[in-house]
Amino acid sequence: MSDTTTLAQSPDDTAKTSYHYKTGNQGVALDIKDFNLWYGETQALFDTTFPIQKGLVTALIGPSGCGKSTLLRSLNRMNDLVDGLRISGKIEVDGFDIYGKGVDVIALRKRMGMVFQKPNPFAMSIYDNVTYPLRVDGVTKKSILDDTVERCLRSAALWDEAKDRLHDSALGMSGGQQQRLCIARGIASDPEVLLMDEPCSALDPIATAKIENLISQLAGTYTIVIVTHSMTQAARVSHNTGFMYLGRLIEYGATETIFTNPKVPRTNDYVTGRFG
Ligand SMILES: Nc1ncnc2c1ncn2[C@@H]1O[C@H](COP(=O)(O)OP(=O)(O)OP(=O)(O)O)[C@@H](O)[C@H]1O
Repeated sequence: MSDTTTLAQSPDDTAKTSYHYKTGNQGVALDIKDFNLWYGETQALFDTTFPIQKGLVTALIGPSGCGKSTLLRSLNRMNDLVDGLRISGKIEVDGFDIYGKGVDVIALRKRMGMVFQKPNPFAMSIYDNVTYPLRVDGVTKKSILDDTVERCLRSAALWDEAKDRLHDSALGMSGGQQQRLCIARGIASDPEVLLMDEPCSALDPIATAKIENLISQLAGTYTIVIVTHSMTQAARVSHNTGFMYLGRLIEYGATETIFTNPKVPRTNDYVTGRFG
């Protein structure tokens, strides 16, 4: 029997999620409960239930098209603008459902900074990029803006490289610097959660290592959810890992267990490279 046939016939696909995640000491940041999502007639997420632990790094892994980005974008309602989108279930933050009636989506997104695959600095100075979220909120006091720039660039491990060129265009920075700038901008509005969608996929190994170090430094202060195609990256930076397959969360557990002793055969097949 070929591997493909074995995989296709595995009973794991519809089985309940296997859980063995780490709990931090700060509680739950996002509680996802029986979450389903449809793009038009096509269901992309099925009965997804798991608690994202505050202050920890959670990696979402799985083969292309399994729903990782869809799930990530659901956490700050980035999918809202997609035509024909429908959901059921709940995603709770501090006990309130982010899809509930009367939720202020703009305020919600401020609590969830987002970093994309490709660095997307705005065509303005480094300083203006970092202060953008504050200026949108009407903050004009120079001392507050200056302090924010220094604090956020330091947190994003970019201060030393940027402090003498704060008023130069952000577009003149390297790709790795631009991505750290986007992280600095992402934390300027003091979010609780940072959502990262393959943040290193456009970067070289040195820039990738810097972002990975940064993720480890930011954990604790922030809850981080990262979608990655790199299993070594997930293993290096995350505390918990969710393995997704065909829109289902197959296993959600402590990262070292997922990569060394997963509980579900399909997770094992994926992390050992039998498919992907
Ligand atoms: N805006 C959209 N409209 C319709 N279908 C979509 C949309 N976005 C994603 N999908 C579909 O939903 C499913 C999950 O896609 P998603 O991008 O979430 O997967 P992924 O695991 O992040 O994939 P990749 O690793 O390739 O980025 C796929 O079948 C995809 O084609």
